[in-house]
Amino acid sequence: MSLLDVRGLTAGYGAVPVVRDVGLSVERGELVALLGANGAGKTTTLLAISGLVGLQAGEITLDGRPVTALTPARRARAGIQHVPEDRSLFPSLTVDETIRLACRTRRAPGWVLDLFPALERLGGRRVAALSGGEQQMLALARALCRDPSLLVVDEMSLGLAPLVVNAFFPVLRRVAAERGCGVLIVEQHVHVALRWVDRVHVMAGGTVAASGTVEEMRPRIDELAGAYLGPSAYPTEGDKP
Ligand SMILES: Nc1ncnc2c1ncn2[C@@H]1O[C@H](COP(=O)(O)OP(=O)(O)OP(=O)(O)O)[C@@H](O)[C@H]1O
Repeated sequence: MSLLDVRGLTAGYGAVPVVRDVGLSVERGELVALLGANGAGKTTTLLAISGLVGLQAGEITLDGRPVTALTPARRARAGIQHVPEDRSLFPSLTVDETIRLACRTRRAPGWVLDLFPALERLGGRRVAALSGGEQQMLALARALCRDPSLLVVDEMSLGLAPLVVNAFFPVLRRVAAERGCGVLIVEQHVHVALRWVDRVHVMAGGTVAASGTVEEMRPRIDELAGAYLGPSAYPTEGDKP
């Protein structure tokens, strides 16, 4: 039984679905990337998994239990934590206040501080004064404070330098290995995903067009880029691993 099992997911913003018949899975302790060109339906799929976009059809189970009928808040309590593309932090709160609001304790759990030691140093700083990388760290830490079984992360790399991105992925790997957490992440840069994750699902035109392990997908990168991914499949000079 997979940690997350999504079958026949059809969802959208009005009567017309923008994702159709999506099937994907995430195992415990596994990092899975959702790839695809702009508009392929990646964000919509994540939002539907977290309950933030309504399902028109399909079934979502977490640890074998159906969550499809649960509200976003109840899905969060069931173990799904969502880090949205815009990070959804409150600019006027400090780092400590942000964590306190999420954790309902004075400090982040020790294991989260261990993953992100900078949280302590930045505790009194307002979100508005944080760099993009520090804000992403806070958004990830806030989600991890709830000790999720599934972490859903939309476009973690957006606007961040490759050096910063390459620092976050090992943290996600540790979360997966040490906490058994499954991670489903939307990543624009395919070569980055192929370096760090275990498995990928490629979306095109609102559905999953290809799935496989990194080992299976790496030799197919040219074919996938031509068919579904576009130029993001290829590293720019600064992004090269
Ligand atoms: N709030 C919305 N209302 C109506 N249509 C939307 C809304 N958000 C997204 N869409 C449409 O749904 C489709 C899928 O968008 P989605 O954001 O899921 O794709 P994506 O793969 O995440 O793209 P990107 O990489 O550009 O973020 C697009 O055609 C988009 O225009």
